[in-house]
Amino acid sequence: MTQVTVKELAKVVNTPVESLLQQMHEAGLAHTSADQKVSETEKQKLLTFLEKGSSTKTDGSKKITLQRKTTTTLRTPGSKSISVEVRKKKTFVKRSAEEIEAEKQKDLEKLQAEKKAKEAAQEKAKPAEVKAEPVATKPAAAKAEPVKAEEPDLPPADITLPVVDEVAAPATERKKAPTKRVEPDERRERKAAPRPAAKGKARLDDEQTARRGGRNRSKAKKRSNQHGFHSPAGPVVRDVSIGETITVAELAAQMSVKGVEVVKYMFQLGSPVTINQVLDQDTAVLIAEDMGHRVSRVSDNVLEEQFAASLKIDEGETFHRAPVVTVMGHVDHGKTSLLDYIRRAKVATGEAGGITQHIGAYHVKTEGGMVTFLDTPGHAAFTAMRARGAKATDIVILVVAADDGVMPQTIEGIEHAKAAGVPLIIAVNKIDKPEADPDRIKNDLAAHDVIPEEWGGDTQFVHVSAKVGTGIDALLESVLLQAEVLELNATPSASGRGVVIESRLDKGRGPVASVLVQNGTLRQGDMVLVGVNFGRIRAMMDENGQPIQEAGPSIPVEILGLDGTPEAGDEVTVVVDERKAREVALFRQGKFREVKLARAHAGKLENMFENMGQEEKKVLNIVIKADVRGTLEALRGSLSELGNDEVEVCVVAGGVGGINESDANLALASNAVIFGFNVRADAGARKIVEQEGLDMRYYNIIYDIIEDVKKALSGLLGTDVRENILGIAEVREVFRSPKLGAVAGCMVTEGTVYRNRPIRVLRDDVVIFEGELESLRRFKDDAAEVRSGMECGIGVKSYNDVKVGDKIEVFEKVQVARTL
Ligand SMILES: Nc1nc2c(ncn2[C@@H]2O[C@H](COP(=O)(O)OP(=O)(O)OP(=O)(O)O)[C@@H](O)[C@H]2O)c(=O)[nH]1
Repeated sequence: MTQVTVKELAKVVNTPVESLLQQMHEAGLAHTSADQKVSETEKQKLLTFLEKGSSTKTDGSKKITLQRKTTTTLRTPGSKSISVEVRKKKTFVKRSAEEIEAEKQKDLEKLQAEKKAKEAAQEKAKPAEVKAEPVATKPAAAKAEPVKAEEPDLPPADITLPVVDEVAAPATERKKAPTKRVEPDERRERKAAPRPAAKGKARLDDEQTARRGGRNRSKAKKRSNQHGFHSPAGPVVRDVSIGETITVAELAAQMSVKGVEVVKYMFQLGSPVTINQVLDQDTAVLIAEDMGHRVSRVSDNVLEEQFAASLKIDEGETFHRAPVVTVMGHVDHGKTSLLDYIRRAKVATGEAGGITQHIGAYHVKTEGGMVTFLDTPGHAAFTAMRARGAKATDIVILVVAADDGVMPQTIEGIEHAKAAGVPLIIAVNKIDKPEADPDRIKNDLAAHDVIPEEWGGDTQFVHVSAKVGTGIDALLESVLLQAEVLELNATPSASGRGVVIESRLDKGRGPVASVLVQNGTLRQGDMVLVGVNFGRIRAMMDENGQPIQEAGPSIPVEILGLDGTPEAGDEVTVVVDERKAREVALFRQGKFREVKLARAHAGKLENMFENMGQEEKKVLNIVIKADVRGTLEALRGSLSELGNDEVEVCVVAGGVGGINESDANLALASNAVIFGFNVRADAGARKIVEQEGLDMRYYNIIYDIIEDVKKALSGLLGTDVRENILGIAEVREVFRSPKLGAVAGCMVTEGTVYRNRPIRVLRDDVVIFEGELESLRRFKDDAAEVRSGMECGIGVKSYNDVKVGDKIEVFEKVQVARTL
C-alpha cells in the first residue's frame, strides 16, 4: 500500500487538514504538518482511535463521507458509445459502544423479520422460485469485481460502522443507458419487503430479481459480508400523477420502476402493451394503485394546457401579413368566375409549366402586396370552418350580380360574415352587362345594414366584371386597404401554425392536407400536430404543385406525411417532441367523444343559458328556416320582441326553404338552436345536428315557437311535445288508379313507414301537406309497416298531388321531459 500525505488523506476523508492533524495528535500520532506521510499502520491507528470515540470533535461532525467516481464506457448495439458515471458515496457515522450494540441487535431483528417475510413470499409464489433459482445461483460477482478491485483507495470499512451506500448515475445518462441504471436501494428493498401479492406478481418480482443479474446480488452479498443490512421497513410509495393518458414508460418512470415491469404487469392482466403505448387514465390508475403508489388524477385539460404552454411561438419580429379572403354570393352571381379570373390573371402568368391544382386556396402578388384567396366559394365552407372554431378568413368579398340584385344567398352571406365579425367588400359583378344596375344593389344592401362608404357607411363597393376583367385591380386594392385597417400581423420567425383548409386521401401519396399557414413558418421535416392527427411533413407543395421547403404566414400549402386526414378547420401546430405530439393527438381522439357529448348537452334549448356567466346579458341565438317569407318575417318580429333586460333573442339567420348544411354549421358556430317552420333538414344538415348534438325543432304553428322560446327564456321549459320522425319514403313513380286515386311507388330510405301514423308530404324539404295514409302496400298486399330499403305503394288520404321526388315522412308525437 502506498503511503499518502496528511493533506491527501484529509482530502479523501473530506475533513479539513487542521482537524485531521488534531485528531491524529489525539490518536497519539506525531504528525504536525500537511506534507508528512501517513503509513497504513498509522491510518489504522487513527481509525481505531476514531471508532473508540475518544476523539474530541473539532469540527462538530460525527460523519466522515468518502466519495468515489468511476466512469465506464458502454457500447450499444448501434455502436454508439455512452459513458456511464457511477458515483459512490460512503458515510461513516461514528457511534458510541451502546449505540453500536443497539444497532447490532436491531440488525439481527431485521434480519430475522426479513427472512420470515421472504419465506412467506416464497411460499406464496412457489412456481416462481423454480424459474428464479437457476439464475440466482449463477456466479454473480463477475461484474461487480472490478468495482471491488478499486476499493483499496478507501479506508477499510468495519462491520460496526453502518454504511449508507448510494449509487447513482446522472439523470441524463440514465436516459441514454437505461439498462445500465443501477436501482436505488429502496426499490430493491421494496421488492424484498413483504406485501400481499398476487401469484403472478410475485412471480414477476422474482423474475425481475433474477433478470437483474449478478450485479445487484453481488452488491447485496458484499453488503451483507461487510456492513450488515440496512432496509426500510415498508415499500416506497410514490406520488404518481396521471393525466387523461400516459405512456407506459412515463408511468413506470413516475413509479420508479422499469418500463418492462409495467409491460409485464399488463401482460399478466392479459393485456399486452408496448413501452410507448399510451394508456388511458383508468388503466394507469389501476396499475399504479395496485403497485402500491399514491395516485392523483390530473385534470382533463392539463395536457393541452401544458402543450400550449410549451409552444412559445410568438417570439420574434412581427411583420404585416397578407389578408385571407373568402368569396361569397348568390348562385350564378359569378363567385367562381371571379376567383378564376384573378387566379388566371395573377397566378398562372409567368409561371410557365406550372400546373394549377386545387388545394383550396391560392395567393396572388400585386403591386400593393399579397392577397390569399380561399377558393371554395360560398358561405357553407366558411361557416363549416368557423363551426370548428377556426378563423381563417380576414375579409369577405360578397359578389352581387348587377343584373340580378340582392338574393337570398346574398343575405345569407351578409349574415354569416356578420356572425363571424368579418368585414365585407361588395363586388358588384357583371357590370359589363347592359342591364346592370349597380345603384339598385346599393339601395338593396343598405336595407340590410350594408352601407356604402359614399353614403357614410364603412363598406367598400367595387364595380367589376369577372368576365372581361374590369375593376379587378381596384377590387384587390380595396382588399389591401381593408387589410391595412385590420392591421394583420404575423411573426415569420416563430414556429409554424396554421389551419386545415381541406384534406383527402390520395391513393399514391396517402393523406394530403391543404394548410393555410397563419403564423410562423412551416417547414418540410417539421413534426406537426393537426387536430387529432400528427406526423412529420414528408413533402410540401405550393398551389402550383411545385415542391417547396418552407411557407410563411398567409401562404397555402399542401402537406404529406400525416397519419390521417384531418378536418377542415383543424389547427396545425409545429411541435418539437414527437412523443408529445402523439400523446396530445391520442388525448384529443379520446376527448373527441366527450367534447361532442358536452356540446350535445350545451346545445339544447333547455341548457342554452346554463353555460353563460351570471353578469353578462344572456342571448338566445336562433336560426330559423320557414316555408314562406311571410311566416319568416312574422317569426323574426315576434321573437325579437321577446327579450328583456336580462335575456335577449337574436335571430342569427333566417331564410326560406329547407334546413341545409350551412344553416346547421351556422347554428353550430353561433351556438344557436334551429327552428324549422314547415320545413325539414336535408341529410347533410341532419348529420351535423346529430353529430354535434344541436337542438333542431320542427314546428307548424307559430304560437308553439313563441311559447317554447318564452319558456326557454324564463327557464321554465318543462316537458315538451316533440316529434320523432319514424321513417321517410321517397316517391319514385306515381300511378293513377281509378279506385285509389294517386298511388306513389316509393322506396323507404330511412327508418320504417307505418300505416297508422301521421304523415307529411315534403317537396324540396318544405312541408306541402299534412295528414294520414290511405293505403300502404308491399306488392299487392296491405302492410302495417315497411322498412328501410324496401319498395312500397303509398296512397295519401285526401291528397292527389304527389309528385316524383317528393318525400313522405311518417312521424309520432312524444312527450319529452326536460333534460338537464
Ligand atoms: N357577362 C358576365 N357574365 C358573367 C360575369 N361573371 C360571371 N358571369 C357568368 O355568370 C354565370 C355564373 O357564373 P359563376 O362564376 O359560375 O357563378 P357562381 O356564383 O360561381 O355560381 P355557383 O357556383 O353556381 O354558385 C356564368 O355563365 C358566367 O360566365 C360577368 O362579369 N359578366
